[in-house]
Amino acid sequence: MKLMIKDNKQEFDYAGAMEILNLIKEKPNAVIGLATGNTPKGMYDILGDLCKEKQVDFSRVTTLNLDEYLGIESSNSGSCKSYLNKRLYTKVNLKQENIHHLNSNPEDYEKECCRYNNLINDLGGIDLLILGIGHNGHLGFNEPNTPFDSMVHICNLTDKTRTANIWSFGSKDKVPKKGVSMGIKNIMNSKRLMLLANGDSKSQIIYKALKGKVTEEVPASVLQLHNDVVVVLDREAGKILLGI
Ligand SMILES: N[C@@H]1[C@@H](O)[C@H](O)[C@@H](COP(=O)(O)O)O[C@@H]1O
Repeated sequence: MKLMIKDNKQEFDYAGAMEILNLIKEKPNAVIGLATGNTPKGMYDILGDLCKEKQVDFSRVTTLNLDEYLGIESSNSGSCKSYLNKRLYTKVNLKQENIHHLNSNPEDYEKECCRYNNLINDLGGIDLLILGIGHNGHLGFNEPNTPFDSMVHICNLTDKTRTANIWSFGSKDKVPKKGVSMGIKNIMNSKRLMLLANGDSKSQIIYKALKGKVTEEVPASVLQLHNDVVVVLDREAGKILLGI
């Protein structure tokens, strides 16, 4: 596990963006999995700027999103698709046909999970998957006690997760109760993982996930078993880990 603890938010955002830029330089047709949430916003902004300055070229890159809310139109401003559209797709030169999404309103939920599992396979797997972490240790929408062998699946969102995501929807009653997410096994099958966490409120769960027992009760603890993980933190998120 490679651990980077950055002094401030700007350096944190930049470090994440550099990992992506370096991968694309190494492999211009990389397949990249994308998390949403507050954490990677600044990183996506930097990638937009770098692309404008022609320092990174997304023209052969393929993207897949990690998770999505269910039961809303994809045009809903709270959807993960709308988030990524606003923050990344409209800012970089990704080709439309290389942008893949979980459908937030499929006719058949099970078929949608199968389609996405097959898609990941057909694309040859994920080269780099960007991950955030929930306060309860969730990855994507894999809440505590999700089996480590789970593939793309329908998830019931915990009250805590729904509360943490009010910012996307404006009020709690508008936050969907279900989501669809790559499973823990899809995450672990990705060739490289990048976990991002910033802020004091993530310090405890970061410590528990990276130094605690590997258990389904803390989904992110599974990352200890992956052989190519980059963890990017700011000092606040890393403070218990650093013992400060
Ligand atoms: N489903 C998302 C995850 O994909 C995200 O990584 C995580 C952390 O979110 P944030 O970065 O806002 O703390 O929780 C959300 O519920």
